[in-house]
Amino acid sequence: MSDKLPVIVLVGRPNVGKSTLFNRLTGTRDALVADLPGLTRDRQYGSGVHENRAFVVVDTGGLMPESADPLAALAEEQARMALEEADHVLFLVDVRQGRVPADEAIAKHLRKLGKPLTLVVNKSEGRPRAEASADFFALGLGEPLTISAEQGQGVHQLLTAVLEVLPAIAPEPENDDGGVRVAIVGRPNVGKSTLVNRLLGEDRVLAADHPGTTRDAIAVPFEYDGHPYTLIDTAGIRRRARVWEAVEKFSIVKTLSAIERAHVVIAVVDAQNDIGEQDAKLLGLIAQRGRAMVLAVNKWDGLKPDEREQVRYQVSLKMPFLDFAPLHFISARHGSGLGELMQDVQTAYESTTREFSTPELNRILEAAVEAHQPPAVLGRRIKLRYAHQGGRNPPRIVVHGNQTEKLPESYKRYLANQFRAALALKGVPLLLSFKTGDNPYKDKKNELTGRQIKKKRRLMARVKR
Ligand SMILES: Nc1nc2c(ncn2[C@@H]2O[C@H](COP(=O)(O)OP(=O)(O)OP(=O)(O)O)[C@@H](O)[C@H]2O)c(=O)[nH]1
Ligand SMILES: Nc1nc2c(ncn2[C@@H]2O[C@H](COP(=O)(O)OP(=O)(O)OP(=O)(O)O)[C@@H](O)[C@H]2O)c(=O)[nH]1
Repeated sequence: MSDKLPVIVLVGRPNVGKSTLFNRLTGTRDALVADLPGLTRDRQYGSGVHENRAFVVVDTGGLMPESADPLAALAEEQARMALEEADHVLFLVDVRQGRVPADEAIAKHLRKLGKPLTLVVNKSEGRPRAEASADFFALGLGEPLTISAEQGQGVHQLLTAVLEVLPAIAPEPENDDGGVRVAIVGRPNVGKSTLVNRLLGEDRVLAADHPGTTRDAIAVPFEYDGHPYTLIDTAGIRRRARVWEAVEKFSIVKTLSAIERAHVVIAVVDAQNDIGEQDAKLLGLIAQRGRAMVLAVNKWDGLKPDEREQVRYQVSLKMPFLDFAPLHFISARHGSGLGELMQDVQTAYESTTREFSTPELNRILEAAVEAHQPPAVLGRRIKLRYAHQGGRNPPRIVVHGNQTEKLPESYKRYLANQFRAALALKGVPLLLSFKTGDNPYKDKKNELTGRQIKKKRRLMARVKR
């Protein structure tokens, strides 16, 4: 068991299908999300789930180190770190192009790296397995697996094979008494350590700073305003307490692992520095995972009124998910705003772990449909019949009906908003999924009744005449 999510890293020449596979591996969750307008997807990092096991996928994009673009430097740095952190490397090649010299060069690099690796022959649709893989045995990386990233063939088997041999992240106990599991995430230097110190008190951070990375050491229990919490993944923070040790590098994999284990994520941004794309991407990763979140705009002290106005404007412009994530302006240094922040962490926790009663959900659905009918498709009205809860953390509601696959996004959003408001959810994305009814008999009966009614009306009309 591990505290870190297993990391699967995609490498390969340009155009072999890395981003297509990336989307397939990370996309499953998006299909459910109706409530995340403004989701900025990171093209490089994503989380995925396969048979209840969460993992991180990294698309290294340009693995070859000769990138000339200085803006790509941070991405390069992250890609190299990802390769270091990789638990498994998927080396993609393109069956249509066959084995080319650049593949040989990457193979050589990967052999030196010595990480567990699977050679994946992509674009193999319509080809017998033996034929597709024949050319690539010569890379000396063992037996290739053949897939079609575009059509999905072989992807399930690939994931099963890879995850089987990887350590699983330890599942969090459902009912431990450690209270709300909180992760504090944000770019370097936004003030995470300062905030943690404020919440825990200096002594506690040092107390947690024992060598050896047992799980308990990196989940630190604390109390705030009489509520119990557990702080997840203080690894970076512990290191910091030992001044002689190098400051830990910002790691997206660690951040994703902390998000995975948390009930509520406090996303910290820095009011005294540009709030921008990196921050928005981080929020995207939290939301994509369906985690409850509270936004903290830190370093609010020492700003003049017009500067505050400017920051408020920037935040409203650049931060996605403000329609569900509560926003707080705080000073970790002075401790201001923390009480309200933690109150919303509690509320978000309650929202994300709550159980809804089925009659309650059905009442809300009925009222929503009555106030605003779903549209008709080709003359047939989309019907939404009943709802039930499909899961917690994040809350998921399943709505049954017919032709639900034809529901427009705008209507899904409308429904999500109705549920959100009626259930008073705060700080958490709501996942809605739709199922088209599997009771065709019932549908037919309804249609028949409809026809019968019309027939009756015609008869009545005749009688009147
Ligand atoms: N026929 C076929 N085409 C595919 C498959 N997977 C990807 N492609 C196509 O191959 C092209 C390149 O795919 P990408 O996923 O962008 O490749 P990439 O490796 O991410 O490329 P870079 O971003 O340049 O590194 C696209 O036109 C895809 O539609 C597949 O399984 N079969
Ligand atoms: N003015 C002001 N400065 C702050 C505040 N919080 C943190 N800082 C300063 O910002 C700098 C970075 O704070 P840290 O807490 O180390 O930031 P971090 O996010 O943990 O940084 P990394 O460990 O690099 O990820 C330090 O110099 C802090 O003193 C605040 O509320 N107001």
